Amino acid sequence: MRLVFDLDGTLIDSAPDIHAVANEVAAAEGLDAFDLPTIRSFIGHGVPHLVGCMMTARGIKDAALARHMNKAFLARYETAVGLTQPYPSVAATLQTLSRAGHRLAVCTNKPLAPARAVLTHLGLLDCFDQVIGGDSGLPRKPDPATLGEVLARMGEDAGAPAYIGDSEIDAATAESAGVPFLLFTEGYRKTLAAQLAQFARFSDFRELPALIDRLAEATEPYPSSPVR
Ligand SMILES: O=C(O)COP(=O)(O)O
Ligand SMILES: [Mg+2]
Repeated sequence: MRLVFDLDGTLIDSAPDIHAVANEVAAAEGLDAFDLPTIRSFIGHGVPHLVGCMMTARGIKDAALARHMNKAFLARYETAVGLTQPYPSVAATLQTLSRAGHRLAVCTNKPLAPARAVLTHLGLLDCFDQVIGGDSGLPRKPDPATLGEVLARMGEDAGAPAYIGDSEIDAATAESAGVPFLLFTEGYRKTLAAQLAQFARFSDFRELPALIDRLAEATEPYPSSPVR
């Protein structure tokens, strides 16, 4: 199968690095620091959205400052890898899936350079045939364009698609792309897990290979309504 993974909150717990960068950018503008849960709640729609949330939270509306903070964020993002950990059993599971003949890719709203940098830092980049980021030029998730693009790059010969992610954004992306969705429940989601359209959900990556086997055999892998 073509197994496409979200990155932040799915394969990696990157919120601590994103939090550190956000506070450096805030401090440079004289803005008060943010706590980790607040920044975590801003993750998922890419950098411009996160910067926008920071500004709104501090009562600022200034397009030029937003562009400047966006640039400052990007300048620091690629080297901000030291506080990020993969979720437990991610590396071993990716190896298991790859040995079983699946092709793996990443579709994230994080820009491509920091996405590749953190995957390289964690020794995971080589697991993936393709990585597409939020700065690809296509509309960001939940628009299905980047997921469609990465699946097209992998080629239909690589098998049936599935998307694995942690958030409502990922569930909506998969649903509008018509791709079965598997929800990792330990990431940065805000909605109740049961309320998102999904083929299945898991809290431990060791559960994933069996779910993928179940999906490969499923006759009705596209739930049109949320699984309860
Ligand atoms: O950069 C973000 O805001 C989110 O990234 P994700 O798509 O990997 O969850
Ligand atoms: Mg995510």
